[in-house]
Amino acid sequence: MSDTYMLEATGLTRRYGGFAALNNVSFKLRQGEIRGLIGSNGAGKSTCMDVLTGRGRNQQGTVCLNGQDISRLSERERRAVGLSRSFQKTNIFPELGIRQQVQLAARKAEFDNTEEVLAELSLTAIADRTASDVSYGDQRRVDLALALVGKPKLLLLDEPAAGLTIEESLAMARHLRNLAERWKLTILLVEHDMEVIFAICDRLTVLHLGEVLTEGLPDEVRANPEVIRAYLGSTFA
Ligand SMILES: Nc1ncnc2c1ncn2[C@@H]1O[C@H](COP(=O)(O)OP(=O)(O)OP(=O)(O)O)[C@@H](O)[C@H]1O
Repeated sequence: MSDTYMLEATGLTRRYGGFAALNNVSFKLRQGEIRGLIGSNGAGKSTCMDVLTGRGRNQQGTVCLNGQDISRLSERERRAVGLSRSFQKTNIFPELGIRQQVQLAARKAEFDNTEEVLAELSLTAIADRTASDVSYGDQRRVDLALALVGKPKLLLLDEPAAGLTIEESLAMARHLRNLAERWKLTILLVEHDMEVIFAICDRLTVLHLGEVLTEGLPDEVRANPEVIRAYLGSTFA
């Protein structure tokens, strides 16, 4: 990990009428860091990911990627400069071939490393099958492939382990950790599975009611009484 900040988010805010779904949220991610973004349902995690990627209207705040202010760029332009996102609900087209959709994502990212990504995620052997024809675990890896194509600098992951078994989730977590190191990726990870969060995150940011409740090392966060009260309960205390 170096001293460079790959992401500097300052004052991120999104209001719906008088309600602030996200209120003045700021954080910085060092290059190579895996940051967990956690918080209870409705805390503002998805809204935060939306604002970072430029999805939707009516947002305030500044987003800098590797020193470049990208706040005024469109979603597509942000993708092309290295900010990529995978979604909570699978983003894949069931009837399209796996290789075909990775190639389509490559076109959007304006950089084609389809075969490398397929190999990295052990998808080469099934790349000519349609997504509906492979297992759910394989589909989650296709989702990840779509986000990884183009070699992004910053990867935003929305619950990559959702619906997987504990073994599959932990295997996915190990794979991500390893991949982040080899590809020099910085990752912001939204995940409700605390096993996954504590297995791979360097630091955690906790959102509560649209604001940052606290930020720190995983062990500090899990021992923080406010976090236990607002989110973790006694399970991880
Ligand atoms: N389009 C919208 N209009 C009005 N309120 C919205 C809209 N989208 C989200 N919200 C509200 O903003 C708040 C934050 O929602 P958000 O989806 O970001 O939370 P979250 O932390 O991602 O939750 P979850 O863990 O359930 O996905 C919630 O109170 C939600 O109801």
